Amino acid sequence: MARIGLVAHDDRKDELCRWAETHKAQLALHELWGTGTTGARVTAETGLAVTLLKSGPLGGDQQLGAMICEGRLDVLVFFIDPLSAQPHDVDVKALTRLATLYDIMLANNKSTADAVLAAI
Ligand SMILES: O=C(CO)COP(=O)(O)O
Repeated sequence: MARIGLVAHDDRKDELCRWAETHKAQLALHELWGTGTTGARVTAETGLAVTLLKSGPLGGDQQLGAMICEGRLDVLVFFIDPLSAQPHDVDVKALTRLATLYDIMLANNKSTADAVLAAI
């Protein structure tokens, strides 16, 4: 069982929910964590149980970062919007930086998320 973080920026939430629905049976075998809005949508649209953190811009990204550096997260699926500026860009960068630093699996798009899920 892996501990998986699920996060998506607003324009990519539909895509993440579709991805989660597609892989629902496999995701159900793992422990899921999500930033507030993303996690709530995944649960509402797929029925998967997701432990909710704060919304990303209100500290949820930093909570996931803390989990990573404490060794409490194995995989981060983070669908970043590459076409919009985020008010909390520093938090986004901090989260992806920690995922890289601590060498956890980091998927920023669907094809990588598919590959990660096939690997765990
Ligand atoms: O902003 C986010 C990630 O940077 C996601 O946060 P929400 O899931 O609360 O929208």
